[in-house]
Amino acid sequence: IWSTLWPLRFHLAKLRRFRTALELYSPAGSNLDVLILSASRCIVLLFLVCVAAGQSRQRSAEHKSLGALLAKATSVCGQLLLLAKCIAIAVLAEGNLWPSSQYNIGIFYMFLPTVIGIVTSITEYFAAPATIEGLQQQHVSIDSEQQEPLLSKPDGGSSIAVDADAPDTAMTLAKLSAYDTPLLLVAFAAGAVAALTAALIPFYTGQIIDYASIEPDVAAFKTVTLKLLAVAFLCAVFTGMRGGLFTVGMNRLNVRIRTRLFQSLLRQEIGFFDVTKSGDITSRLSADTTTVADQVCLNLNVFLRSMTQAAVVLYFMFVASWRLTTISFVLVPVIIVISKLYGAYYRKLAKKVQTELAEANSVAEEVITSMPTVKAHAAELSASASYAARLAKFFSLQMTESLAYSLYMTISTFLPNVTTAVILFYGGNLVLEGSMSAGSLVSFMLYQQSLSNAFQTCSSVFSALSAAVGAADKVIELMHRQPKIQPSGALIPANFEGRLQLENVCFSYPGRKDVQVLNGLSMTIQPGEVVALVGPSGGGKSSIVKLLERYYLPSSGSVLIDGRDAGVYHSRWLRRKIALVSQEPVLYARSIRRNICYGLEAEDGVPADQQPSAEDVEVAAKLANAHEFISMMPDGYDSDCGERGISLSGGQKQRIAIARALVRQPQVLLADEATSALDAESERRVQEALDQLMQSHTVLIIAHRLSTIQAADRIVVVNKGKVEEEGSHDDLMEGDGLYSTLVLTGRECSLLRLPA
Ligand SMILES: Nc1ncnc2c1ncn2[C@@H]1O[C@H](COP(=O)(O)OP(=O)(O)OP(=O)(O)O)[C@@H](O)[C@H]1O
Repeated sequence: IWSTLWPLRFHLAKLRRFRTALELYSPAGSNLDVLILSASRCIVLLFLVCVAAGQSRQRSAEHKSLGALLAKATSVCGQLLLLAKCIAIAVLAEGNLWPSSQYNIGIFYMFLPTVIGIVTSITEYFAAPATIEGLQQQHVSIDSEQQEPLLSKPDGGSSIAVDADAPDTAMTLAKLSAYDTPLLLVAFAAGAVAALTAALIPFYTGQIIDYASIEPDVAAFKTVTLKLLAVAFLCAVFTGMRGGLFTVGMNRLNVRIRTRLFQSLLRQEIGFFDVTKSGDITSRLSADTTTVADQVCLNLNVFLRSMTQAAVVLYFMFVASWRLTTISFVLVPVIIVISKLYGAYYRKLAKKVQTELAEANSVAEEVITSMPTVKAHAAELSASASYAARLAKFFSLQMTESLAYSLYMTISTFLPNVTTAVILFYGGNLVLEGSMSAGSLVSFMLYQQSLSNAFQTCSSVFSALSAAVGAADKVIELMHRQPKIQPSGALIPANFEGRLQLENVCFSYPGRKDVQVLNGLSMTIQPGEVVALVGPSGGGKSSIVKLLERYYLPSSGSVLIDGRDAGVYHSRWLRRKIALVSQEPVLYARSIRRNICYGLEAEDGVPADQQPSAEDVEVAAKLANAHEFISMMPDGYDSDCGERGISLSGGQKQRIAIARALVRQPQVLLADEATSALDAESERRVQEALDQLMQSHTVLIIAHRLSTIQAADRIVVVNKGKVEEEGSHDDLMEGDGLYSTLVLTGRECSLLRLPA
């Protein structure tokens, strides 16, 4: 706090010098020697201000919260200041309020932002202590006069597998934003008007000073003050309009990106989700999309605004005085060169600091992971010493880093102020010669400040914009990712028999390519047949069902439906013909009716005549043995299932899932028999439902209960990714193969249940 407030003393002294200099320009007190003396003192004081500011920056980086608030404070009071400025100048120039000296007006006027800034920051600090950190990290509001770069969220080391030929991010973003072209054009026009009106403010300010003090003219003074107020009002309105419209555009882009990304995710094959962490996907969908929309839009907005502002201000500066404008740019190349050199040096240093920290961490890790050895050999002291030695190196590098930063801040703050002093000196001479009015000089100084702000913002925003576009890469790549399995063919055959075939299928999961799950497996399920898949756990039974569902493609061999490759069929149609009942059904937080009709609603693009009626839902529920318990619920079919079906028991969920499959009126059912967490009564009811299905459908069931297995027409024993044996229960029991062993021992395969 001290180092933030301390420079203000110098700031005050600087302003006093400035005032002295101004007084000397007045016709009564012209004295070149005193002017030069005053200007040189001013330079010395400026240097001290810069040193202090460098220190303060460094400190506020350590104490981020207050530093951030103080930094933000000046921006918050921008519009307020504008109004205060007009009123203060108007009142003071009339001589009604202390201080009455015309030059004190200038001081009051320049000191006001700092005072308001401090008051605002203190208020914010006490008003919202919890959000202080957030204030610094959060994106800045559209209207804020931000100076700090808006760095995009760093990528958290994603493991999302995307295609190598990535689309052009900037182009895609431009295309996605093109939908809002009219909106953005209006926003841009509003921004241009705001910049123009903002540029008129220093112009009128200069005129007010001239009419109030140098060439007193009360009528003109009042008129110009009114003009200033009008311009300030217009500037505020158009700034608000620009900010509002850009925010709307930003939000629309955000929604558009999220929707496209989500649609792309829905197109992806299941294998993609096997190899991608769900945390990565959700972070793409939430944090990254917001980064893209917010950062890109916000930075683009601020960049365009600053460019317009710079262009307009530059024009006004040239009109005011081309000589002074040229002088303003004399030191620019020096500043650029220093920034570049420092940037390169700082990056190198930062890398070294990181490496040294990593070394220190590895020493600590080594000790922590081998604590018993350290203790056993009483090596605590040497362990502590080696860690301390690493930290000492790290600290000394950090000290160099701090010094370099401090020096850079000092120079980079000092140089612009030298420019100010030079302009003041040269401009003062012009005023003394009578070729420029004092008011015009003040106007020019304000323009110069505004221009340097615009340039500073432009440069920081430009680098942030590149970083944001970089962050967008990942989102755009994922948005354009081509699924490895094409979701749908086009074929809807007139006749569908429901013959399922796997021919010499080899298969391994994308997440574990080295493990061959199916090894040249072949089997056929004839229409109307009930086939039970049995075998030891991990043998590959579920994988067969997943291949038939086309969640994955086989590495070799083919999966055929009615003699054709499963991929040629229209997927929506096929999912109605071949329905799936999984072992652990997933229900959604919606009514039971909607859960049963899942995927068959109007939102799913199903024509009205193909959507299940209330009667169809009831019939399916009855077949699934679910109607009874549903009817007993307070809201019947409209009862809510709760998040992931939390308000229902395992058996009830299972039966709803069976109803969900049956409402599609499928010809083939792929079922994974429920084995876990069902009480005897639930199990019996689920079993009854399955038995009923097996009488009227082609069924491939992964069976665990002997009763189900015995009810099947054929039993296929799958082991180690191959069909080990097949036949009826009696046939298989006659031999001494795996099946008979499993049944007789009931131990090797824990899931195969023996009859009571
Ligand atoms: N998504 C996956 N990614 C990688 N490996 C998998 C995946 N799913 C299953 N596996 C592996 O594939 C092998 C076969 O699994 P599968 O689920 O087909 O066996 P199963 O016979 O159905 O077993 P269970 O009777 O226990 O359900 C197992 O070794 C399993 O670990």
